[in-house]
Amino acid sequence: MTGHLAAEEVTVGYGRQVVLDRVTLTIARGETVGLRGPSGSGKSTLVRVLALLHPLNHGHVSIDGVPVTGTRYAVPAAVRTRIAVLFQSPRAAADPRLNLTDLIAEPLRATREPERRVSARVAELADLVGLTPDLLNRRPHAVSDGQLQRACLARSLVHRPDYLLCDEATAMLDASTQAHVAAVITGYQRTQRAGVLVISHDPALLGRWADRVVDLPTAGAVPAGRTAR
Ligand SMILES: Nc1ncnc2c1ncn2[C@@H]1O[C@H](COP(=O)(O)OP(=O)(O)OP(=O)(O)O)[C@@H](O)[C@H]1O
Repeated sequence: MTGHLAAEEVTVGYGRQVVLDRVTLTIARGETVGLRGPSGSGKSTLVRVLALLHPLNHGHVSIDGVPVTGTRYAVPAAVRTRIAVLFQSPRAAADPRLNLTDLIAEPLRATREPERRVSARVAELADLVGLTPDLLNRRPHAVSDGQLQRACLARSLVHRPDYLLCDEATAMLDASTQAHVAAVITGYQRTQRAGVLVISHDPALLGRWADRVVDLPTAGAVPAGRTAR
């Protein structure tokens, strides 16, 4: 099958605690998959696995049917930049030393994009997420959580990822910022035909946003290998 990101029979633990037990999850290009489960069931861990940030005890992650070897910088940039993550807390995710321009630009500079293209892409994305030039010159401590999450959203889109993983990304936003962030993601998804994973504890949000919803039970609560959807 082409055009999908998948965790296949993935087992992950922290020390002796098994968090994911032979979990399979597939996100096709163009679809929005909702992921829900009790607190501590491993949703964020699964996001880190899919984003190639977390090592596995068993199983593998594949893109377009091709297994990916390794995590983080061991994965070629052309592969790892196809997947982006938007986390719940922009304060935890953002480097407090960078102004918003540099925060958005950093992943492009890391892949040695010419500075002219970096500036153009930052301007384009700032406009898309609704950040004005005066905000772009400020560092995280001088903007609101909502403004910082908009910058994190822009950063997550700089490489035009094929897959965007949203880990409770709108949970701490007010209703209007939440709606705007969701609209930007949905618009991006349509133009890029991106696959989107949305983690949320909010059934109404999942009902509105997701094409299908997958339950992630606590490891050990179901027979191994039965969490595939
Ligand atoms: N770095 C870590 N070291 C040790 N244990 C961890 C670590 N990260 C997560 N865990 C544990 O792994 C389990 C799954 O955590 P995870 O954050 O993936 O769950 P979650 O479903 O996203 O939870 P929530 O809905 O509360 O955000 C929890 O029991 C948690 O305490």
